[in-house]
Amino acid sequence: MDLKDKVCVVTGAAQGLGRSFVEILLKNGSKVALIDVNKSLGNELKSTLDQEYGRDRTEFYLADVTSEEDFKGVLEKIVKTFGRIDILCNNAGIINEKHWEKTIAINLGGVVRGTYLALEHMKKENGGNGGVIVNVSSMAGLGPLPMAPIYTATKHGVVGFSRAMAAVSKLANYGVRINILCPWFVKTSLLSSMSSEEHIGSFFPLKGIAETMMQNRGCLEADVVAKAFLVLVKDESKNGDVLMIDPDEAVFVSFPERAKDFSTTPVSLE
Ligand SMILES: NC(=O)C1=CN([C@@H]2O[C@H](COP(=O)(O)OP(=O)(O)OC[C@H]3O[C@@H](n4cnc5c(N)ncnc54)[C@H](O)[C@@H]3O)[C@@H](O)[C@H]2O)C=CC1
Ligand SMILES: CC/C=C\C[C@H](O)C(=O)/C=C/C=C/C=C\C=C\[C@@H](O)C/C=C\CCC(=O)O
Repeated sequence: MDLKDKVCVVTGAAQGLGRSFVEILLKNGSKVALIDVNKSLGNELKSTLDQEYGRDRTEFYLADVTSEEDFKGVLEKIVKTFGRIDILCNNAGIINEKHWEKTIAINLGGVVRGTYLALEHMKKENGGNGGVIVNVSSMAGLGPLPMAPIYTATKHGVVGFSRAMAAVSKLANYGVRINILCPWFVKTSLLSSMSSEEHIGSFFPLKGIAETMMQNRGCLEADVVAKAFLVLVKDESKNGDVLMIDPDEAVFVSFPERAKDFSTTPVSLE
């Protein structure tokens, strides 16, 4: 996919991985709609990007991905302003094991909402131009992080939902690819929140597991993860694909075709 003049939408765009995704899309010639619930950081980033890329390459939209009214309204404004949506990155996410309903609402609910709402504008049966949706999961979407069971559940949900929706899109000829990004620990403010009991709650005593993992293997920089993100955007052969990136490599994850293809251990029910 050539990114020149493509219209992209990134949630959680104001900082961290979302900001890196915005920047790599701009560097590749796209226009980007920034969605975030943090008004000050969003406006600050918009001002910075205006100076580097010009005022017409980005717009910032204040919205909460847990709000159907917010998210629907903002996508309608984006289509009105930019004329279309070619690329969506559902990136917004938090870690909070105490307020776990909020974590589910943002990390999984926000991805579901963004995927469904954007498909209404993107799918060819609605007169859309097709395109690609990249949903940001985590390596915690592929294996359990004991200090964050709810976060783990939401990220597993993003993988399962996105792979299923990729199959729907293929079967229904939406013309929209849906892929999943699973990064290792990345140096952002979200990662810093792992060090606070406020965010991890009763699992706080287990945070040492994550710290040991990072001591042993390091942390990723957001701009490196953005290169992996770009692979999922540009490679038109990828739909329903899961790209995992850790400090050593970026690899596509293989899954069994069917649940029964998992390696299994027979159990007698007699
Ligand atoms: N930092 C890490 O170690 C890793 C992060 N991830 C995932 O990457 C994504 C981005 O994470 P980071 O950049 O690290 O986080 P971050 O905390 O640096 O940035 C997240 C952004 O999302 C925004 N946001 C939060 N809730 C929102 C809502 N309800 N509506 C709209 N915007 C909202 C925040 O205001 C913030 O600007 C998340 O989905 C996270 O789970 C995945 C693997 C590793
Ligand atoms: C507490 C969560 C901290 C940060 C969240 C961050 O956003 C994130 O998503 C980081 C994910 C990193 C995951 C890295 C590896 C995950 C591997 C899984 O397969 C679980 C493997 C081992 C579990 C820990 C252990 O028992 O060794």
